[in-house]
Amino acid sequence: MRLDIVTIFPAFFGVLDVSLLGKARASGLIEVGVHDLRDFTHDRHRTVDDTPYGGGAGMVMKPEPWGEALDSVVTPSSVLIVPSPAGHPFTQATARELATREHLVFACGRYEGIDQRVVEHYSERTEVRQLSVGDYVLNGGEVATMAMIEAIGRLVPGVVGNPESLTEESHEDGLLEYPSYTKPPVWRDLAVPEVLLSGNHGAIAAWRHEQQLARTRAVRPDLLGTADSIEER
Ligand SMILES: Oc1ccccc1-c1ccno1
Repeated sequence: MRLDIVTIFPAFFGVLDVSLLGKARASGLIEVGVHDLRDFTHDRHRTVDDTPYGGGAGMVMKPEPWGEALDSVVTPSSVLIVPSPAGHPFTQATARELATREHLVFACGRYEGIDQRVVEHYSERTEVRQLSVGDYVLNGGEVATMAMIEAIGRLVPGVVGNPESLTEESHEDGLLEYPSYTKPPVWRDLAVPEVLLSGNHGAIAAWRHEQQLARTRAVRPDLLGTADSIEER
């Protein structure tokens, strides 16, 4: 997989050289290119924004630098991802799907966003996904891009050492994950649930599934469908 990121804060993505994704880059599983949008400007001030047509507060990112920057990385087989508070929800299912794609390009907008014609232009030439990482507002797309890259990157085969660890996580099966415990068996008078010490794998699996259901009902009932589908789970 190759990732290309266009941003006015390229240094922000230095962290991609460490941790899990750092190893994935070193092993060649994931290639990453970070591009400074200002390198695609031609004026002395390296201008990337201007006042909005129709008035209003803030500034809008100009289409010309974005066009030159994206032309340098986007191909017909790319997925152009534009983080946006107005985007479709980015979910674990989205991450799973995008982890199967060969080339992802992230356009990190700032200010009041990117001139809409950029999305319109590239939507005629490649797959464009406007995606939101949550119902809140950030100052720009960099944090959202980092979250998506981590969620997607860890699903790329070979990136995570033990693939089994990916199957029992929150949202993988539509439910929140069960609580986890390790040694010691008692800590500050708090004991590990007996069933986990029983060695009865059937009972353990049943207890864990019930914990997932209970947690999901309590914390994220929106993840559950109709009553029937709950019982089926
Ligand atoms: O709030 C934003 C500003 C710019 C780019 C993306 C976002 C955002 C908010 C939630 N998901 O993405």
